[in-house]
Amino acid sequence: MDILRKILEVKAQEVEEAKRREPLSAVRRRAEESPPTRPFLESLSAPGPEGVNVIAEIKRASPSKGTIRAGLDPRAYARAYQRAGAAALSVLTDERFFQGSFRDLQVAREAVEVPVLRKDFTIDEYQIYEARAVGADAVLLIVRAVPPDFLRDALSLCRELGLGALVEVHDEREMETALARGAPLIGVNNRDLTTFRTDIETSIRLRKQLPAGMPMVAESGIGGREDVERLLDAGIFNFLVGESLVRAPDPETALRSLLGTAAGSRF
Ligand SMILES: O=P(O)(O)OC[C@@H](O)[C@@H](O)c1c[nH]c2ccccc12
Repeated sequence: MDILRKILEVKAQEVEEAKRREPLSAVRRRAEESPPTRPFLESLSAPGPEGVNVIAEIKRASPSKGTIRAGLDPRAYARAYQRAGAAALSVLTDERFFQGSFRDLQVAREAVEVPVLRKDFTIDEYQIYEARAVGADAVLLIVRAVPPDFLRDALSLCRELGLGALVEVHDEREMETALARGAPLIGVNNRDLTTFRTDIETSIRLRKQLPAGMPMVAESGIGGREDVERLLDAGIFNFLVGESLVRAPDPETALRSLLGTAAGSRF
């Protein structure tokens, strides 16, 4: 069985357990009492001052790479990313496969002013209320992980709750589905979640299928400024970057280098 199926199977069990611990009605109440969200979609709709927007990710580990950075301090990373000029943050909340947590998301969000994406495998509306309740400003919806009808309902729930949504695709067919269900922002994952192969040409290829004027996010496998420049040439100005920033000796300098701004760090 491929890893995505395995993750989704475990996730379904986790969501059922969470519902037993705290019923939907209670999470819903917490979501409704949550302070207003920060503007995620708006911050990615046009290129930033340097012509580039980076969603900088906090990721301790992944199924393809194992541990990426043991003992990662989410507060220090969040602040370094913001100082360097990140447009938004992405924080993994999956525990079992990515060693993330709601705690990481809350700590990171409290440390900065930029919007924060809950990076997880969203398969149930319960998780969308949960995201809003813990303070996320946006959620990830992976087309390959859910039925198309769920996607439509999830997107309307996000709008209702004031949450942004990043709809992740990996091929032409998924892009079509995402657009047909009204995705406000498409993320093209350069990593194939079934084989782990990563190729930034995927973003360049799929960019051509995007309606004029609609922004997209190139996700995964962005190792340095050369990759950013190749994607900029293809008309892509939003980037979701994890591993290369988390592994760098100094995440602030690494992010400045992606953005093409001067070095200088207090990390
Ligand atoms: O670490 P990278 O190669 O820079 O990739 C970041 C991000 O795109 C990746 O973490 C990701 C993209 N889609 C996901 C879905 C679930 C978990 C993780 C992901």
